[in-house]
Amino acid sequence: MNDALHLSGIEKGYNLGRPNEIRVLNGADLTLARGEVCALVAPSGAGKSTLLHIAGLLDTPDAGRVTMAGDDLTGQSDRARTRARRQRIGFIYQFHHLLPEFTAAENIVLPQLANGTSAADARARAEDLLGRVGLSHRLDHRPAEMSGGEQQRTAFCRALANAPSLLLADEPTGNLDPGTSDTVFETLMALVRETGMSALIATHNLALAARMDRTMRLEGGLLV
Ligand SMILES: Nc1ncnc2c1ncn2[C@@H]1O[C@H](COP(=O)(O)OP(=O)(O)OP(=O)(O)O)[C@@H](O)[C@H]1O
Repeated sequence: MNDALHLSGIEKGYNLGRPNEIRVLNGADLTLARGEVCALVAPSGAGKSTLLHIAGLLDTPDAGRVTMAGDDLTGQSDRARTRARRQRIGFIYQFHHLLPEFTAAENIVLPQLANGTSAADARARAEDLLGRVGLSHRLDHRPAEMSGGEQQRTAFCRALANAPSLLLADEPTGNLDPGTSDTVFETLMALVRETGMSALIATHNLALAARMDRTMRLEGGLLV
């Protein structure tokens, strides 16, 4: 009951207005324990992004249930799901998606303000997080003034801004060259371990997957 995330019997298809529906997920099951870091490995087009969007309450399954820390979020209103998403879940994408007109610190402050944190507390947390990933000297730099690895480390901090219990990441270092990807991935793992949160991290990189607690493979719409 206290698992960080439990997906059961998740089904999802797209029909694009044509009679033949594309079945992407065919009853996928996943249980993520508290503090567990799980790699999600899937061939391109297998439905990894679809699964992450459903786990992240950004999309709804056709069938199946999504439960977090014992709370069944499947049938809840959009409002309740949005609140749960803001409070419980952090997202990291392959491309950082930082707001270009704001500084690194401001990019981490904004989601906290949206969650009701005071400006002073939000700034203090942004500085603390950026310090932990070695970016104390980049607080007031805009994304365009930072390297790819620095931008992605800033995006990690933003994902953690509201102290989520679950981190979902879609190829979080896929956009970086192999050397940078390795060190930036280390930073991410250190942050995840330090905060004790659970994480589901999609990657094509089997060496990175091997550094997580467990690997799940998405195949034929099922998790194995
Ligand atoms: N909104 C949509 N409408 C129709 N089909 C979609 C939609 N989103 C995804 N699909 C289809 O569902 C399948 C799975 O897509 P998804 O993006 O989840 O794959 P993926 O495993 O993340 O792929 P990649 O690793 O290449 O990003 C694909 O065949 C895709 O074309």
